[in-house]
Order: sequence, then structure tokens, then C-alpha cells
Amino acid sequence: MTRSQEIVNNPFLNKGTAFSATERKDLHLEGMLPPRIQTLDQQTDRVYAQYQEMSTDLEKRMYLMSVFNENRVLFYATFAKHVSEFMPIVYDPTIADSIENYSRLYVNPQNAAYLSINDHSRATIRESLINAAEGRNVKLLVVTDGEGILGIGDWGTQGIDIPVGKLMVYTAAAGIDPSEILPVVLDAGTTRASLKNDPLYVGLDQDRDYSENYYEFVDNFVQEAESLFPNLYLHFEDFGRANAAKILEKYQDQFLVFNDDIQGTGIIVLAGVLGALNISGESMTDQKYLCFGAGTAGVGIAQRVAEEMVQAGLSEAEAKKHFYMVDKQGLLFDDMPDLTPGQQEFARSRSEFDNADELTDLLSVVQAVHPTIMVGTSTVHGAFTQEVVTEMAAHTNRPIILPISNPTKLAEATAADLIKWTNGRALVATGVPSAPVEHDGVTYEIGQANNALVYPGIGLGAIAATATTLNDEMISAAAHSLGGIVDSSKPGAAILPPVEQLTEFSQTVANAVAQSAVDQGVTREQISDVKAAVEAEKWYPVYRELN
Ligand SMILES: NC(=O)c1ccc[n+]([C@@H]2O[C@H](COP(=O)([O-])OP(=O)(O)OC[C@H]3O[C@@H](n4cnc5c(N)ncnc54)[C@H](O)[C@@H]3O)[C@@H](O)[C@H]2O)c1
Ligand SMILES: O=C(O)C[C@H](O)C(=O)O
Ligand SMILES: [Mn+2]
Repeated sequence: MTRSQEIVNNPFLNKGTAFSATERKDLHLEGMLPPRIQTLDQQTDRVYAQYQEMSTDLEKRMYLMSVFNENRVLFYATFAKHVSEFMPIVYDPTIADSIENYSRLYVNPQNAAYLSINDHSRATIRESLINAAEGRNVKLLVVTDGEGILGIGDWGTQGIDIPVGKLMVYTAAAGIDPSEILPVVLDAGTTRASLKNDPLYVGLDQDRDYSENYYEFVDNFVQEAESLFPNLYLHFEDFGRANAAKILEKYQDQFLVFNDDIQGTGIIVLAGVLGALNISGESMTDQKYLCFGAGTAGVGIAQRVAEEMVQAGLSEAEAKKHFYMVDKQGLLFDDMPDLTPGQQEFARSRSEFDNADELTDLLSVVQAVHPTIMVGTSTVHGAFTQEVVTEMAAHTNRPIILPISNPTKLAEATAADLIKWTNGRALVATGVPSAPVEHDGVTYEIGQANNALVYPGIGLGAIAATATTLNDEMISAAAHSLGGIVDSSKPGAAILPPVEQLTEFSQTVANAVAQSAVDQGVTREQISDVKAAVEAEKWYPVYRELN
């Protein structure tokens, strides 16, 4: 390839019709492009106009991905102008459709790294990461093994769209330089027969490996990534329930790692609860918390909220008494076999209830417990029925209800139903974006309780501060930093800030996390001005001069 071809085919360098006259001459691009030189603004107008021509959300996403494949600056400049409109297209919920159809729609590897359990030697992994990084300075890596994609389960290699999509949000929300990132999928096989039997499937057509091999694969990957990219922020996403917490615990004291489903979700839900309590005027330690779906996210959130109660003065044992975990078995009791370690932490004793053996479904648990907060991470569509919600609302003035299973087709309830069934008393946030709800003359704004509202800022803050670890203090600082953005005195106010302000509050989160790292002295470099360090780390979608 000639240098000119390399430039126009490199999405990190390509400017399309915006190459200047001098660049066209110096880089030998003359004759390779239509003659009229356009501005980035004109290009984004064209992209947005074409985007609007697409009839379905999946088509819109595919079109935007084609722009992404060609020209990163143009993609992010357009995204920046339409943040709240593009989020559900680029990210959740439309990303779920693109994952389910990934092999069928495949056109481009999108500069991701694809690793295979069939050759998981450190040498091969190292070589693959070097190839995929193409000499770029990787500071942020998002990795999945595809086993627990959103709530839609095991999608093997097709899960790579989650790291790609999560990283797009990092850049759009927090200004992470898109050339300093790497999406990675660890293909350890899949349990999904329809993928294995599909000749178009681009991943390994073999059973998912649950042997020691798997942990060796993960470990070889972590060790090689950490050694190749020494200042890495390593983000784990959508691993299965049996592995997510285990992997985080294994590496969190050694490296700068983050599990979004556990920590990111814990932070955003805690922020939502704090926002709700700000509106109701109630105190955290008076709450009774019901988790429906005690898996990776459910337990991660409960741990974060429990930690907040400890900070509010309760002992750990007292704090845990405020929690009720419900899973497939019903209310989780400490005598049940097969509880995960996280579930065991919160399991109750049967002797607390007269009718313990009857507490096998959500409604009977709500009747027995009278929760004030109910969070859904179960993947059970419609589980928060009118009966469940009215029962909850009969015993608390402002029920805090967060159905956050993704994508839309798995959500436990809609915001509109929750507002209607409680006559506007419920304080609600949902995992996917929800339109405002009109009820009895009041417009209820609905916040989005999605980790996307916090993980970009946390990553930016940790990277900008040159943090060596991501600890509880930094995580708690992130959750608290979102307070005060919403005017809680307004009737129908949301409990979380609006996605339109994603870039602004990502900066707020980043500053809080970086400040916490600096205050604790857990940084590689001495940082005297935290805000300046965060600002200096930010990338903006503008064309840079090429020579
Ligand atoms: N909004 C967010 O930011 C966010 C973040 C993480 C996860 N999530 C969503 O939460 C959901 C769960 O994700 P996860 O990673 O924790 O998955 P997971 O598989 O670890 O957990 C799901 C849990 O729900 C339980 N469950 C399944 N069917 C049930 C039923 N009928 N009754 C009660 N419990 C049942 C499972 O046994 C499991 O423990 C997904 O839909 C995911 O998209 C949302
Ligand atoms: O990806 C999302 O939308 C949030 C979360 O990480 C999930 O797994 O559902
Ligand atoms: Mn996730």
C-alpha cells in the first residue's frame, strides 16, 4: 500500500473530504478525493442527514459503524452533537441486536483483538495484542469473554461489540483518546447451540471451556496485557456469574482493574438511591432494600449500598440486615445449597420469618418484607407487576424502584407503569433510556440507571491521576459526585442527571475519582492540579495536522 492509501484507509488518520489543499498535495492524495474541501461541520451534517434516512435503529447503528470504521474524528464529532439521540443506537439497547446478528452483519474487525482459547499461550496472546494495537499507546482496554452479555446470555465472539460499544461511550462521554484504547474478546467457546451450528458464526464452534484452561487463558491475557501496556486501566465486562467477581477479586489488589457490572452498576444505583432520598428527604439507614436477581450486578449493587450504610454509621452486620436478596429460589436463606459467595453474604435466616417456606416468589417476599427500595437485575421481563408494585407502595410513601435489566425486552417494568400504578409516588430510574412520563398534570423525568453514566468518568479520572489502584474510596467518591446535579425541588424531578449532560458530569466524576486517588497518594506521578490533569488527558474530535 502506498502512504496515501494507508492514510485514507486508516480510521485514525482519515479525514475524507476534509483533507486540506496542502495535505492533498503533500500526502499525494490529489485525484483520490472529490475536489471540494469540506469542514468537519459540513461532514457531520451529511452524516446526520444520512443517519436520519435509515428506517430502523439497527440500520442506524450499522450506518454509524461504517462511519466509525472509516473516520474516527467524524464519528465522534457527530456523536458529540447528538449524544442523547445516539446513545441508545450506538450502545444499549440497539447494541443487543447488533450482538445477536454480529456474524451475519460482519464487515470489519474494528481494531479489536480476538483471542482464542485454542492457542492461549502467552507468546500467541502477546503477538495478537501487539498486532491489534498496531503500535498505538493503549491506556484503556475493555475485555469480555462473551458469557454474560447484558441480560441476553452467551454470545461467544459476537460479544466483542460490547467492548467496542463501551469504548465508544468512554470517548464520547469522557474524551478518552480513541487511538489509546483496545477492545478484546476472549473466545472460550460458547454454550449457544445456534451459534455453534451456524456456518456464518465467526467465533469458535465448540463448547465453552469451564476447565482450568479457562483461568489459564484469562491469566495469560491479563499478564500479557499488563506487561505490554504498563499503565493500563483494565475494564472487565459481561463475564458470566461464576467468573465476574472471582476475576475482579483475583486482580484488584495487583493491577488497576475495574468490573463494570459489579462496580459501575453499584455506583450508578447508589447515586440513584441518593438522588431519590434527596427528593423524599428520608435517610439511608431507614431503608429496606430488596434485590431481585442476585447475580453479578445484583450483588455488586447491594455491596455498594451496604458500604454506604456502613459509612453512615452502621456496623457491617447491621447494614446487611437491611438487605433481602431474591433469586430463582425466592428469598435467599443461609441454609440453601448452591448460593454464590456474594449471595451468602446477604442470605437471611429462616427463623426471621413465620412463613419462610412460602417466600418463594417476589410478591410474597414484598408482602413479608415491605421493602422501600426494589432493584431489578433478574432479566425477567415484567417481573415488577402491578400487584407487586402496589403492595410495595402500600407500605412506603416514596417507593424507590429501579428495573435495570437490559435490553428493553428484559426490563422488569416500564417507568410509565410504575408512575401510573403508584400515582406518581414511585421514584424511578431504568436501565435503558425512558421518555418522560405525563401523569396527572406532572411531567416525570426518568433518569437512566446505567453504568454508562459513570464508568467513563471513573476511567478518565483514574487514568488522568495515574492511579495505581481503584479502591472503595474512589468508587464512593464517584457515586457521591453525581449528587446535586438534579434540581430535586422540581415536581417530577429525575433521581439521576440527564444523559444530555453526559459529557459534563463525566468530567465531574473524573475530577472526584482523580482527587480521591491524589488525596490517598495512590498515584504513580505527583499531581498538583487535579482538574488540569483531567483536562490534559481529554481528547476532542477535531482534525489534527498530518505530515
Ligand atoms: N443498568 C445497568 O447499568 C446494568 C448493569 C449490569 C447489569 N444489568 C442488567 O442486569 C441483568 C443481570 O445482569 P448480571 O450481569 O447480573 O447477570 P447474572 O446472570 O449474573 O445475574 C442474573 C441473576 O438473575 C437471576 N434470575 C434469573 N431468573 C430469575 C427469576 N425468574 N427470578 C429471580 N431471579 C432470577 C439469576 O439466577 C442470576 O442470579 C441483565 O439484564 C443486565 O443487562 C444492568
Ligand atoms: O451495557 C449496559 O447497558 C449496562 C450493563 O453493563 C449491562 O450489562 O447491562
Ligand atoms: Mn455489562
